[in-house]
Amino acid sequence: MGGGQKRGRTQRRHFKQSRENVWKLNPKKTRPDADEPDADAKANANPKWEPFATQNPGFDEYYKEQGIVPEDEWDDFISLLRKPLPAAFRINASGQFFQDIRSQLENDFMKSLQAEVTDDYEAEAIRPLSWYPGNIAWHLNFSRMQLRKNQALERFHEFLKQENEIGNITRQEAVSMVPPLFLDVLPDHHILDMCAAPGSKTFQLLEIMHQSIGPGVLPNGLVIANDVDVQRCNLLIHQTKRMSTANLIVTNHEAQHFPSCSLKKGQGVASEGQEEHGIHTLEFDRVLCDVPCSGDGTLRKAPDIWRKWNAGMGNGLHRLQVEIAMRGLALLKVGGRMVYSTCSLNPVENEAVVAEVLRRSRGSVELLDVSNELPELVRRPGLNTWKVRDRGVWLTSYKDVPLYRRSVILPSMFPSGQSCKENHTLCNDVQKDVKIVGNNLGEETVGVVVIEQDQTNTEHQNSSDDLSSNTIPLDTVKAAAMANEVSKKSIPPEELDKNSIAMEVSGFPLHYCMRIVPHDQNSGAFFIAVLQKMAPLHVPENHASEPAKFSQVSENTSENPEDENEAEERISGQVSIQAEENTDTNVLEEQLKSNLSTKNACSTANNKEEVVKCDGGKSGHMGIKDVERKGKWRGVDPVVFFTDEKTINSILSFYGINDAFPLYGHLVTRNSDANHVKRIYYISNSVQEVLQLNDQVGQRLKITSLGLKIFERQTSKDGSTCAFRLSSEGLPLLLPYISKQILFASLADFQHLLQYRTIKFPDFVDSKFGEEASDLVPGCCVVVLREGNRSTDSTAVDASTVAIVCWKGKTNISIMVSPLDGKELLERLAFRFGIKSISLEENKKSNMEIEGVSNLEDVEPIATIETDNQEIEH
Ligand SMILES: C[S@@+](CC[C@H](N)C(=O)[O-])C[C@H]1O[C@@H](n2cnc3c(N)ncnc32)[C@H](O)[C@@H]1O
Repeated sequence: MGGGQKRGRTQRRHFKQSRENVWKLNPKKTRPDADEPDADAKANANPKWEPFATQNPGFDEYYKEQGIVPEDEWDDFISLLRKPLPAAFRINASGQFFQDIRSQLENDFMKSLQAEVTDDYEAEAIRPLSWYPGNIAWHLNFSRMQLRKNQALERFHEFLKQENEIGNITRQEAVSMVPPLFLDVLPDHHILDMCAAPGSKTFQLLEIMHQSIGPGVLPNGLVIANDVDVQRCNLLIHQTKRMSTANLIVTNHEAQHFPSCSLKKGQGVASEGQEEHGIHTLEFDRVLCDVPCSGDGTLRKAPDIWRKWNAGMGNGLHRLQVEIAMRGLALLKVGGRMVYSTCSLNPVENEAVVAEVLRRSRGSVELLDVSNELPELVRRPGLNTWKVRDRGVWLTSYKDVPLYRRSVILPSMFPSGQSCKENHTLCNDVQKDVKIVGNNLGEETVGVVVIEQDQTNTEHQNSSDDLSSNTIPLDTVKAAAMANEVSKKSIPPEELDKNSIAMEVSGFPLHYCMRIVPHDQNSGAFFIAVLQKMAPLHVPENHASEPAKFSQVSENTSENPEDENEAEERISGQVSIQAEENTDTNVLEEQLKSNLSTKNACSTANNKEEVVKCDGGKSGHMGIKDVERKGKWRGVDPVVFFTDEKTINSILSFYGINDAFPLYGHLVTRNSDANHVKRIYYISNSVQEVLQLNDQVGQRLKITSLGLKIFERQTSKDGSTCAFRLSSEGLPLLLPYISKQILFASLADFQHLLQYRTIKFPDFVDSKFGEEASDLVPGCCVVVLREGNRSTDSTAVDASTVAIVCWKGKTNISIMVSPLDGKELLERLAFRFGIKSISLEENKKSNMEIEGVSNLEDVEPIATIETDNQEIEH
């Protein structure tokens, strides 16, 4: 069994505004030209709401000019962009019911839904995405709106909602699943997901990582999922909770300033005589750089973008995108892979960013040709030439940028990436030839395609008012399309259109980038570039010292912690972060490489939290000296290793957990007072090592969540000798190692338990089971489904093993599973064993009524659930 088996539900407090609703309402007028300076005022002038007009002349003009698709494909491209996006989802391949769900789709839904197909675009109701390995990802020929409104689709819609909430499937736009696939993830990789919320790709990365690992075994790798926005971090935490993984850390930093954690030689704080072990520098084998973008590739899903769109959106994000990508490359190991992606069509956010990072990396980074990977995925090569549009004016080169706009429109936005100072020729001479010069070693190859022979020199340093003189009214679709072919095959100047203009052409092999356009496979649009770090980065003086001008400020809230005793809840729950005093801004690449000593870091900390001792586990295990550690990040409680021997030993002996499952050094909380710890979380070796390093460098990482909830404090009148019960999330991990408090039930008794939730000992079908149940020590227990001739040896657990956490009271066994999870599990069993699905009895008993037990949060209904997950898709 892998991740994704937790029988729990997900809360959705954010993004309640359904994306699809925006198909219904729209200001009456769309912008005549959305990137005109007063376009906003015009668009908002009519407050009357009516159906969205899915058009924007500025959008059409922009992308026609860029030659984003060949001229003869424009109509197909634009008409599909105006249609709602078909839904898509992915089965969690590390989930317990993966095979069953895939088989249900192939053998049941594929056939039963066929009658409902009304769209003539595609013949099949649902189909596996051919480019996603193993029939794991599925495309529906229905939009989310149809799924909700069409009665005949109700059963399927219910299935999607339920399985999504449990974590057995994830609803995600098809093209958004592409970037993680190009990361080539292995279970032992350390992965950084730089802009991770709401977490669709983080979840996918974890799925891939867990997929090949057996039950009770954790991958050696980990994912650090970071996002600057604390609210979106919370959403990510809830989203990834469905994965039930011990290999995830969630952090809250500006990605462009993601901290370095590095120990200088001899800086480790191991006790005397102890060997230092673990990692000394936080570097990553894989980095996913799915940056904030203008998002026009999601127009089919979010048609409100039609109204908002303007060319300035992409221009405004370019600098931040470059900064984030450069930081990702700095944190990447030599030999490692980074995927840069956006859900935008815009070359200024895409090719221009890739070209700039290649330029800055000066040969240390290579853009990979991945045309052999995912061959079934239809994609277009990246562009080699493009233009910049600023305030209604087309600019083909930085020389065209008026002085007063040069703080906004940057040289790197243009194909040459050069300022006038850097390239005198480009700024002063009209090129009369096609020139493609350069080499393959990261030195940029700059080309200028002459497309207008008699265009005169223009120096615009003093002509900022005369914007119109820079406007180039040309047959540019043709020009751009031709220029985009230049670096692949040389075009003789005489073949170029006489009416064309001088266009810069990037010499980087940007055609290795990939652009997915909607009309190729009835999808959204996406841009992906795969980069490999070949050598350590040389950070040029001027870049290293360049102040970070564009920093998105974290939207930290100023909530007070609700209840100090509940503090540890935030380890994997809602995070409330107060305005920071210790921001990590302005930490430049070079500075980031230097280390803060633990002492220094702590002395700068905002020391409101209690001082806790952190020896990283049982003395001698972790190699950390007693380090007095104070919470550095205001509003975020420090992660504390749970080392209370008395409690750990009582857990070990109560459940008969065998030595092969290490607890010491793997249990963490967010409460330094062991007597008040309510929840204990399990962390993998890889997470433990990062945590240890983070302690040693003075908690540079602002960790908002980590680990897998494994034990929860309980209060019971039954005289249970163990203060902690098992959590449903942690059960799959622990199950192979438990030898006590475990029962094996027949299918009938297991079903009855799920159906009635509480059964008295004499009422079990199998009387022997009833007797064994009554013989258990009062308190938490596990009931495993005994399938066929399966042995009742507790170590014989495999991926198909079904088990639930229960409570043994004085007279009965009660399940500690939420009603939703119970219902879903009953349906899974019905499908697996080919038996009739049982409808759940109304269970009026509240969780608190379970005999003699309190604090059973797992089974408490959560009031604010939004069952449809579509709003968090990316
Ligand atoms: C395109 S979305 C990421 C989608 C995500 N990768 C997924 O698949 O679910 C971009 C994210 O970047 C975050 N973001 C914006 N600026 C950021 C910054 N400077 N550092 C880190 N994250 C940032 C936003 O909060 C947003 O969640």
